Amino acid sequence: MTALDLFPPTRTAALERLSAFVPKAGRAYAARRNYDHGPGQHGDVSTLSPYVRCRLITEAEILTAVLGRHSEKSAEKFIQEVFWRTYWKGWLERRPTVWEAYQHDLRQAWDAVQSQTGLRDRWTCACLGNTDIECFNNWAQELVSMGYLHNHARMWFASIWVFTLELPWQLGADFFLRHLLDGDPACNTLSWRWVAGLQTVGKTYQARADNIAKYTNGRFRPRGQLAQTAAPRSGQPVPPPQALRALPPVDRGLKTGLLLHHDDLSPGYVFDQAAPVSLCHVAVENGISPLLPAPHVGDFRTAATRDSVARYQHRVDTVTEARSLDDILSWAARERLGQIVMTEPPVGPVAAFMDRLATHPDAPLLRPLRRPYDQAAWPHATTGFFGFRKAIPDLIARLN
Ligand SMILES: Cc1cc2nc3c(=O)[nH]c(=O)nc-3n(C[C@H](O)[C@H](O)[C@H](O)COP(=O)(O)OP(=O)(O)OC[C@H]3O[C@@H](n4cnc5c(N)ncnc54)[C@H](O)[C@@H]3O)c2cc1C
Repeated sequence: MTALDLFPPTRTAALERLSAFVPKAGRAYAARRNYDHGPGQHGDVSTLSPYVRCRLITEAEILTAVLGRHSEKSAEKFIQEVFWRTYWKGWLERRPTVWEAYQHDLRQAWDAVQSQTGLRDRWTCACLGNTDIECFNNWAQELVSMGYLHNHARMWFASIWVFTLELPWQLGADFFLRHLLDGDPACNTLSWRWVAGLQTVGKTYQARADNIAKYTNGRFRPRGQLAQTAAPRSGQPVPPPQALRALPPVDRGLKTGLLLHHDDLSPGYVFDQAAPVSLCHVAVENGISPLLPAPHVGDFRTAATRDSVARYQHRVDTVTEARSLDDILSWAARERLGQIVMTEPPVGPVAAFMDRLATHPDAPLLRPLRRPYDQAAWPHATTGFFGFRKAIPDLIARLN
């Protein structure tokens, strides 16, 4: 069984998974969601994250389907988890320097791996799942082969990485981002920061042997193997939130192309605001790591993008594939485009790539469009999730 067998990269697969999960999204999810039954056995959670990560299916679609079957009260826990994703995305959008600092620190940690033999050996053993801790080794191997880990396993794994193996958290976040099919700059970086005690300042997440034994149904019992303390790691203080980027309006008089990228593969709302005549889909190959991502990550994104192109190509006259900035500029020149529209890429490698495109002297106007769901939610990501949570009823009311 491969990662792509487990997560077929199509919208149809996502919709089937959603409808199979909806009956379980109420009280059953609240009661069972913390159990990690092992590779390929994650039936108590939705396993929708690879699909919502690239928006083959959207948060609004998931919430609407769940609320069609359950009350807000009985599905409260699941709804909150979906909004955790929204919250992390908005939080980082309003503090982009946290992503920049992570990338800077990661490069430094990677330099240290290359120059310090002891660190390199410990990092290699952790990534290969070759430590003395059986549960940790199993999760490392599941991640590498399946591109997915249960949320509780991610928490335990990150905690052991930081506090027991005493490896820099940035290297662990990088290991996740290179292998997770749902690898996401906001959810991943901020979750690792949370485990390490940087996100909720001074509060760390400590993995405990009894908790692991209970929630893995006794598959693992790492008694005596885990760190007994978890002192917060040092790092950049949390910066104050800045205003969301103001996006200039689309000029409906200009010949328009749509640039499709893997941060949001459901560009239907863009067609409501602009009338693109040509579509170009671009693969932004890396930008997350000094190392290459696992092949299944690129394969999933490429296939998911093709799936999206197949759904939208009838709405434009021409379709082109791009692999580089130059390919995009050639497409824009060939099609004589006055403007390129796209779903707004959130903070991360795609946004960095688009910033380079926007400042190129030969590029036409670039017009990212913010999804109404993000526009409504992100202004609330000012401080903690507790404050954000108060906006959830209003955000749900706006779904239709
Ligand atoms: C160290 C660490 C790293 C993580 N890295 C990522 C990452 O790179 N990408 C990612 O999407 N999630 C990440 N998460 C969050 C979470 O583990 C996954 O979203 C979740 O396990 C996905 O599985 P699921 O779809 O079955 O979730 P479900 O339990 O079915 O939840 C439904 C949806 O809600 C969202 N969600 C659930 N839990 C969380 C959470 N804690 N934070 C944010 N969104 C959540 C996801 O979009 C998920 O698909 C990380 C968590 C930790 C502790």
